[in-house]
Amino acid sequence: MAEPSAPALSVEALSAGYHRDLPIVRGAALTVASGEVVALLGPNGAGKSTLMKAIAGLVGIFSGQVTLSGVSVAGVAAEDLAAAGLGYVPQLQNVFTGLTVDENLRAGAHRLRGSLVRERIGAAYHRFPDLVQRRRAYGGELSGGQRQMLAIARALIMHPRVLLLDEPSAGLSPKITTEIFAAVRAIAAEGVAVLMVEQNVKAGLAAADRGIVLVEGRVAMAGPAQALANDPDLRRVFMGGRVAA
Ligand SMILES: Nc1ncnc2c1ncn2[C@@H]1O[C@H](COP(=O)(O)OP(=O)(O)OP(=O)(O)O)[C@@H](O)[C@H]1O
Repeated sequence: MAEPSAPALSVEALSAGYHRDLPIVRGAALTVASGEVVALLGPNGAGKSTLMKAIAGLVGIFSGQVTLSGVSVAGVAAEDLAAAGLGYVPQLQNVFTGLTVDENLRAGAHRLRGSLVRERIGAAYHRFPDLVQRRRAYGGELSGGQRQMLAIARALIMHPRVLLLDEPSAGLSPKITTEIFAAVRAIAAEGVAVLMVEQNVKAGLAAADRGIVLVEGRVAMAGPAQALANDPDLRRVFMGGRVAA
């Protein structure tokens, strides 16, 4: 049973990776509350994407816990996590390039029936009006921004309580990044808990409520977004230094 007071997403002492003898995520812990945007930052290879994949059921969890509103989902298959309230937008291959925008959205709604399908797809176009005129375009024909919008819209069709976004601004212009982050803020304002990997530390923290810095699979720094952005230790952590305990 879901606990109303539990965070929407909680990760505790998580060890995860591609081989049991070589964990990439090594004791990571974090929470994301409903309505909150948390930026997951860290140097290249820190394990950010692997942590997201572990939460999304795509990478082996060796020990620790992942809960959604207090309910354990560690070990739940990726395809069952949407029904458990989790939406995941990977960095790559996040839309079907050979399907149209409309078909991509329908594919995201394949577990729904009847008027609910029309309703949710209508809501997706309402949220991202840029997609309306592209509804018959193939996923592979979209601009980077439109593609990211489609990927997010698809993930929202099942009304997730927790949304994982892996580098939603990758390869996008500052203008389109601003649009995507505005959409992310609007999604959180509707009560969704958002965990977002960002390469661009400054822009990522500007869009987030809190930030978490992962280094070598562990949380090295965490705090309110603005305080973290101004913390002189942040640069040092990114350059490979350690923060004094
Ligand atoms: N499929 C895989 N099989 C084995 N090792 C992998 C796989 N994917 C990633 N790794 C390794 O896991 C480590 C962490 O990678 P990950 O992509 O999670 O880091 P990241 O923090 O997201 O980095 P980046 O910012 O560069 O995307 C790296 O050493 C990487 O080589």
